[in-house]
Amino acid sequence: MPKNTAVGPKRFWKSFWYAAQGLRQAFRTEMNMKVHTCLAVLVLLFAGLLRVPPGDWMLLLLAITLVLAAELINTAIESVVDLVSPEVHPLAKAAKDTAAGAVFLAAAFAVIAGIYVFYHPVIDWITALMS
Ligand SMILES: Nc1ncnc2c1ncn2[C@@H]1O[C@H](COP(=O)(O)OP(=O)(O)OP(=O)(O)O)[C@@H](O)[C@H]1O
Repeated sequence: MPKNTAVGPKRFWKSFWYAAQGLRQAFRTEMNMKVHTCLAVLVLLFAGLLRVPPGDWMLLLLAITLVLAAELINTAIESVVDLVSPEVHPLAKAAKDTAAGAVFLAAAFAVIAGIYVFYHPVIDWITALMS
């Protein structure tokens, strides 16, 4: 596999290309990335339907970005651990479990942000349906 041997601006743009390859690889191989991306699309569609305010859109985008970024870092750490320690090792376990903990924290924040953003719009929507 070639390294980024380009120099100057070409090197800069090539690093974007490698980042895009990383996103594509994670999306193709990681079931959690597919699940999180589908959930993110659903949340954004729902936010559009319920016409949530602009500030709340930013909160949703922040939560989605945090979860996907944590998932990508978790995937990267899993790959490195599998490369350097294919055998069972307490440090390999600690690295993988800690990385998974980061995803859990980000997902917990996303759930809280979702409740904060959607609570009143959903109550209003149900009230309007019943009246
Ligand atoms: N080399 C290892 N040594 C010790 N424990 C490990 C090792 N590899 C995995 N584990 C333990 O098994 C758990 C699951 O690891 P695994 O590699 O299957 O990741 P995963 O959480 O299933 O991720 P994914 O399904 O996204 O690949 C880890 O969180 C860790 O507790």
